[in-house]
Amino acid sequence: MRVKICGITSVEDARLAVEAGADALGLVFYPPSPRNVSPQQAAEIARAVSPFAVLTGLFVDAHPAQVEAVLDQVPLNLLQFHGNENAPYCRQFHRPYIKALRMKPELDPLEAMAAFPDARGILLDAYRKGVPGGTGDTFDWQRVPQGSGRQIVLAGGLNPQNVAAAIAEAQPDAVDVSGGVEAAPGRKDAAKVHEFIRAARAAESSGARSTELTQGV
Ligand SMILES: O=C(O)c1ccccc1N[C@@H]1O[C@H](COP(=O)(O)O)[C@@H](O)[C@H]1O
Repeated sequence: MRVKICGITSVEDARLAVEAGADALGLVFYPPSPRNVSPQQAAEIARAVSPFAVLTGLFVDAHPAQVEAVLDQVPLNLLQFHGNENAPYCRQFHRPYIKALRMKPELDPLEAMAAFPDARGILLDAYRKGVPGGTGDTFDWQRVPQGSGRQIVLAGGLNPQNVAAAIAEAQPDAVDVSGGVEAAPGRKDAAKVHEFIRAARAAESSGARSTELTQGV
């Protein structure tokens, strides 16, 4: 189980997440977010952490020039597109990317993810009208498709208390959390970060949906 800690805004929080065992760190380049960072802040964070941590840049319907400007200044390993971007938009940067899909009730995730065949992963997040992400809302984890052959990143309202149940239900390849491990918007809580990663790693080997377990399938 891979763990991404998103919404890192300081060197201190980046080091905390990496030392706690995070595989990936998320840097938000979306000015309306309380977790937004400037390219300068992001570059400082990048310099401070292990080169083996996957530095992920999160964008929401950004002008391509804004993404290019960040890429010029920050050594991002992965891009995360969290708005209504289409596949030609996502691939124009020639970087590995993951595409976030917000789980609106009428969305068919298998159909939606098929539109992004070159995405390295598909991140499934809760849907709330007018807010692109970081809502702290969960969605019905039974809606996460199984056997898609895609790398599935589960997000949306995860926290140290519910991440084990979420993994058991959804069986994702990775989990992503932002608000659920914060002390305040944009500031991580060390105990929550450690507990989240511990709980995610402990849950990873369960191997079946919880309903299947309870039904003895
Ligand atoms: O974190 C944000 O502020 C944010 C802003 C705009 C789009 C996405 C954002 N974060 C991502 O949203 C999901 C769920 O976050 P949460 O755990 O429910 O707080 C996650 O992928 C964040 O990376």
